[in-house]
Amino acid sequence: EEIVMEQATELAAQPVVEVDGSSQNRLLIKNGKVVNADGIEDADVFIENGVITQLGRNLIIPGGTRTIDARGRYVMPGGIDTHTHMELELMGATAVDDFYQGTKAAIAGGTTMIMDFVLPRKGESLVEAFGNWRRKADPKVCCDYALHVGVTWWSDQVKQEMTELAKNHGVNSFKMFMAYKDLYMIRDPDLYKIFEHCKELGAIAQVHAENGDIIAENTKKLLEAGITGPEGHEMSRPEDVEAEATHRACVIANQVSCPLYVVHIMSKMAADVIALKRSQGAVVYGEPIAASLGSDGTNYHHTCWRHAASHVLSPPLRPDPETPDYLVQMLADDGLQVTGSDNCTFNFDQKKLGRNDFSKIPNGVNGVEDRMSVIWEKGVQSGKMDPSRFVAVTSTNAAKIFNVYPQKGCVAVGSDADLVIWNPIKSRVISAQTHHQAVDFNIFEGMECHGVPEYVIVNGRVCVDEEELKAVHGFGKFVPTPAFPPYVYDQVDAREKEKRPQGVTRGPNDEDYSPEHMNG
Ligand SMILES: C[C@@H](CNC(N)=O)C(=O)O
Ligand SMILES: [Zn+2]
Ligand SMILES: [Zn+2]
Repeated sequence: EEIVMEQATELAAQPVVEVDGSSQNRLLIKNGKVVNADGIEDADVFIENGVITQLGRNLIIPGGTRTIDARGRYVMPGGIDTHTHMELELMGATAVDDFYQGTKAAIAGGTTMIMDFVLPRKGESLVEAFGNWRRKADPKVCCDYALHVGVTWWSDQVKQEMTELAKNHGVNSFKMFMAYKDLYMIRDPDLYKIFEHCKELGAIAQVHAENGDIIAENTKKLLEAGITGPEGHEMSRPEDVEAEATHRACVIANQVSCPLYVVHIMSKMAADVIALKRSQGAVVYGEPIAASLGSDGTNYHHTCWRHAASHVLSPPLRPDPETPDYLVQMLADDGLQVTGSDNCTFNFDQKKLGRNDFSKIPNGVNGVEDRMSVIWEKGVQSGKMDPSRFVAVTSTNAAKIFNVYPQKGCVAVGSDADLVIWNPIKSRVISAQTHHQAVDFNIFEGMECHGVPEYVIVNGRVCVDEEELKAVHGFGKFVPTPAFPPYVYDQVDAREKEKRPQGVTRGPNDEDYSPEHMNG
């Protein structure tokens, strides 16, 4: 009798054991504060087979479940980096962070999805380029990813291929460059037609907003004047060259009711344009990046050539040191909505291609690993935004705009188990000596950031475990982004109805002028 009782007591202490006893990679995250864009709640999260299947208290937990105690931590949706360029071939160099190491570093920093860019050469098939990017990324990515496609030239073929990509390949965003003359640049008449087509496809039009003609002329003059250092890069494209193109893109997109997403907002002036247009009812989104939120253009005046050149990207960082805080405040107040990193990294030996001519320095900086910590430090730690707004701008808004919500971008039953367990009081010092990126320089070197990802869960797999990185090569997959995101196109449709042009109806026997206007 005694033995039976003992067994019974023992069994009672055990949670119910599955018939087969195997743990279907079950995970329970207990005692955390779950943060979504719409609020914070004390809740436990239960994950099974890569999906969140229970959320709340007193959950029924089957046997074989691993439990993580998230007491004192936030449990947030994994970050979505809307803007990366892994292993991009640009200006004679190939970005050193490839789809493996780049996504490994993303996970290390709390990001669980990236959105990269297919950038066809002028004249190249967009669909073929898309296939090439898929072949590069699919075998390597450690987390899920999506793809934007660059429209670097315009023709009936390009128009038809955009349609094919939107309808058959899960692409709902196209990026047009108003700069990079001769490489990627698209001019206004074609921009108008491309925006029109994006609207027909239910896609998001993205722009790199700088005036490429002004940049070309300024670059010539600066080099002739003997200014060849990295400081010349920013001088060739001051912030009103970015703001002008930002405004022009908003005007053209608005004329054809096309939703617009301006990537890498780098300046106060460009941010102000976005906020103004939004206040006038335009469907436009602004995306500052880790670099513009956490660094500035005073670095171009560093006497060390390598330091200055390592900060070269386009649009450039701005010399006004108040720019980062200004952009963070705009992000907090919904003047700006989404954040990416524009991670496009080149080592010193590659940056040296522009040693005697700043216009030949491969453009791009790091950010994919540090984006979340930089925004937590500059945004939440500084008191400008609360954790829910942090989640909105690092994950949820991107998921809604690109139509992968609620699969991504929230902690909810049925959502993918892409989560980060975030220690808000712990801090870390950013350094190229310790980062997981391939690049040999970090533009945030020495920056202390509060907010450390202690666990990062990627589709249910613990890929950062008590701060130890355990990313898995090829574990990620391509995520289609479907056309006509309701979050965007419900507003587009409402705006279009409201501003539909109405002609004037005159009498059947219209006169050239009415009697009271006899005198013309
Ligand atoms: C080419 C690509 C990355 N490089 C950069 N932003 O300087 C971009 O313009 O977004
Ligand atoms: Zn760009
Ligand atoms: Zn970019």
